[in-house]
Amino acid sequence: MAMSGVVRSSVRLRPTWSTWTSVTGNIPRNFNQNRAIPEGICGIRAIASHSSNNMIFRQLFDRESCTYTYLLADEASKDAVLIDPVIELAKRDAQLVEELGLKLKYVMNTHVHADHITGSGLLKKLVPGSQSLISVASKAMADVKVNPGEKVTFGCHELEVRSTPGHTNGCITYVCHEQRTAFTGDALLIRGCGRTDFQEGSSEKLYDSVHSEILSLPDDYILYPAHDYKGQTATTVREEKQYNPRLTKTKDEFVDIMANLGLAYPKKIDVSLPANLVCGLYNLPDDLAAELE
Ligand SMILES: N[C@@H](CCC(=O)N[C@@H](CSS)C(=O)NCC(=O)O)C(=O)O
Repeated sequence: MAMSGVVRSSVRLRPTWSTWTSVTGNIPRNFNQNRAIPEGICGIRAIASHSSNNMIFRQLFDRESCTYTYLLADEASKDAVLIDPVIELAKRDAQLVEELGLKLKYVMNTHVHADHITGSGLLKKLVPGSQSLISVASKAMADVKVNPGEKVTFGCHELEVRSTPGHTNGCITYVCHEQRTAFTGDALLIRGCGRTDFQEGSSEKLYDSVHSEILSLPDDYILYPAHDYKGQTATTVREEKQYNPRLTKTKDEFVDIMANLGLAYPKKIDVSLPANLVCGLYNLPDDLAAELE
């Protein structure tokens, strides 16, 4: 289904620094106009909350599942998107959207999560007019389903959809070229990556897709994952190419590492998968449903 905020064609005018500054005459402080930012001079630009190039950005955290949710909004039009919301924190997210005076357009997921129920379904109820969005390849139900190469737009901003399968078949990464950032879901984690032992996981596919679709981005792009279990918030392409203990290995070594992770299954996998196949609207456990009332 073609929606107004999803650009199906790859031919589209994209705001650039020169077009933006010629309109506003305003360069945000600490934002580098040069395309590449040398490490050690400017350092990492990653921050949990900022407003830059007319974009509002918040990194939100769920302590229980260690999930990051991202709020991105266009300062001028107030159009906003939420990436990977968590059901238990949907009210927090809806309240923030309201307090900032935003118009929530999409509640989007990078994939069908196995460890928590997405907040998409509840947010659709809490913020009327918002629509759920996920990849076609996820085989999940949603208002809007996107394919690789398509663009999700909000205000003057856009996110390019890239296919990054391996953790699940339908995993996608959202790339915001104008901010030089990417939201990698569980495909790439900081100094790690998503597990590949269920949900059509494939270590070979993950290795190939992360290298071709994420680590091929320019070195200074900031990568925001869907989880971190050690308290880190963001990384860069450059760092992961240098320090990722799994993805810097050969493909054979990577496959071997992934086959021997020895991780326990996520505690909520049995409730999360069926619920997330309908973007969080199905079979909520009774106690959770009561709690959310
Ligand atoms: N203990 C947690 C689940 C932890 C886990 O398996 N995380 C996943 C992403 S959520 S499906 C993963 O891919 N981890 C990779 C890794 O190296 O940690 C729970 O019970 O929910």
